Amino acid sequence: MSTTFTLDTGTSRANPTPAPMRRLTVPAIAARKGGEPIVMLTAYTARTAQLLDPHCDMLLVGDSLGQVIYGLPSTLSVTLDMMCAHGAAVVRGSYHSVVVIDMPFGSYEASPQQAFASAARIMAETGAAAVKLEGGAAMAPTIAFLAQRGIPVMAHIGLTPQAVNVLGGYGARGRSDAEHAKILGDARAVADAGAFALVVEGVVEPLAVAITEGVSCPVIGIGASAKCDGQVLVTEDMLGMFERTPRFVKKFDDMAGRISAAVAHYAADVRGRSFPGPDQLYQPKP
Ligand SMILES: Nc1nc(=O)c2c([nH]1)NC[C@@H]1CN(c3ccc(C(=O)N[C@@H](CCC(=O)O)C(=O)O)cc3)CN21
Ligand SMILES: CC(C)C(=O)C(=O)O
Repeated sequence: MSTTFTLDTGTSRANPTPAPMRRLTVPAIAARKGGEPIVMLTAYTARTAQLLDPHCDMLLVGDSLGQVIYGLPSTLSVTLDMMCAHGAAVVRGSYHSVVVIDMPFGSYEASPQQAFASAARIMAETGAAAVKLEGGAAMAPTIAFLAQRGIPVMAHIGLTPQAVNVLGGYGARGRSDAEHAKILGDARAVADAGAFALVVEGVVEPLAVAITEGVSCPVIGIGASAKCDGQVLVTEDMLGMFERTPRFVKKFDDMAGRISAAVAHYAADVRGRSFPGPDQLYQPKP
């Protein structure tokens, strides 16, 4: 669903000035189960949010920002401070999409009370409409605790990157019968606990389909199946910006290549003293 802009002075896809409108809501997303696929991408900055917002239903401020913009080796050392700062920027840069903020590792697992305190801080400091947390049946009581106290929760099951040290890597999940049954059980548990939607990451397609058919909330796939109720990707991955991408990423552009070419051009112009040129210079008053 894309926004209609009524102002035409200087607006364009790259510089959208939105008409006053109501942002999509969490219940509106939940009602999309089985309907038009839900479009979701990550955003970490206000400008990226502006560019993505008209084309998306949801924006995810993912803890993948640890790897993508902070150069960390995993998501484990991402902090609540980082999530709040980037979350607030994305809310300021968007007008249409539901903004969902990842709860970072260590901010919610100890107890429902710890999760509530962290999530309430995220909601208060960012203005986002929902949080996302990783984990299946073990997190169901926490999801229920938050959802019953005014905090919409998106669950995240299957390949859960914060558990990389337990899982032993980022390989796809659900290949054995036992793992299939476990992850399907996780899906039912988080949906029954009141998650308004769930992300299923890095699972074989038959499992993604069984989950999508087996729960009543929308299922957002990443490395899962086109038959899910929606899709999410890390924006830098799909733009061809990140150095290493999983198999499930389709590169819709080669921005790393285009940035390299533009910067090489700039460097050559500086070294050749052809930049700045007449168009970029301030002229003295005649
Ligand atoms: N840029 C980026 N994109 C992501 O999708 C992403 C992040 N960062 N950071 C947080 C998690 C980590 N994720 C990852 C990270 C690595 C693989 C990966 O390397 N997958 C390999 C298979 C690895 C294996 O079999 O052990 C692949 O080729 O798909 C997958 C998901 C997904 N998330
Ligand atoms: C990859 C998506 C689903 C995510 O959780 C993140 O960006 O951290």
